[in-house]
Amino acid sequence: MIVTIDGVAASGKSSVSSGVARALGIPYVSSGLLYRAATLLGLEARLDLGEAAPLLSHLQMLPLRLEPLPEGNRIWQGERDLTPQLHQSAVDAGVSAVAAHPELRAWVDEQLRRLPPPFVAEGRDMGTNVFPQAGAKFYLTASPRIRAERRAAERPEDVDAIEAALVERDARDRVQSAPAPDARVIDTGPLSLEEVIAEILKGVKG
Ligand SMILES: Nc1ncnc2c1ncn2[C@@H]1O[C@H](COP(=O)(O)OP(=O)(O)OP(=O)(O)O)[C@@H](O)[C@H]1O
Ligand SMILES: Nc1ccn([C@@H]2O[C@H](COP(=O)(O)O)[C@@H](O)[C@H]2O)c(=O)n1
Repeated sequence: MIVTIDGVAASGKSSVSSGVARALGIPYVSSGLLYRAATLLGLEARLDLGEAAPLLSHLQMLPLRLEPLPEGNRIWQGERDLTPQLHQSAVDAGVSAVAAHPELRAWVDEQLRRLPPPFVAEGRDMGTNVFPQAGAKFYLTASPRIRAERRAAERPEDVDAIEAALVERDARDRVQSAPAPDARVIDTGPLSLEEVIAEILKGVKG
């Protein structure tokens, strides 16, 4: 079984996927972390994120490992756990440029398709491109303001700055982020986290 949960930035994909996966007793897989890890390593190596080839060669020298734990995924580079650094604002600002390269998307997709089902996969194009065969597909939305208010509880920046950055990231991600034709779109704005998880579990179990 594969369940896909796509959606716009900070719509609740990771929190919801973790809850759904725990209820189903299966892992969840966060595709965005692979794009974030590529961005972090590119920034640390002072590479131009607008150029795919040097970034891809750099990544091929430093293989990454995605660990899909139910309470939250981790990304390892050898013994180094990159996870704590993947949600900093510099990575948020650079990641869409990295994700726009078809070569980088192929690099991420290959790692995801190697994972053995069952799992819940979350991202932008899990239901459309990576796992079109998934048995249940969902796409999460919420207004930029609500998403920014939720995120402000986790970040030092103020709500207006977070909202502006989310709107910009959504615009940059639009090409690869769309609901699959057979996905159920859920506006998480008026719902609690538990209500969103319950809606999805209802859909999965039919
Ligand atoms: N329905 C909800 N009601 C209230 N808070 C929520 C809801 N869904 C998510 N949240 C909160 O919103 C914040 C963002 O959620 P989360 O990190 O899961 O989003 P995301 O879509 O994975 O983000 P990103 O795209 O940046 O990886 C978290 O603090 C989470 O607890
Ligand atoms: N399937 C995906 C997943 C992510 N991206 C890009 O990575 C960025 C970070 O993802 P989060 O889920 O952690 O927000 C996102 O803004 C996209 O640029 C993607 O392209 N496809």
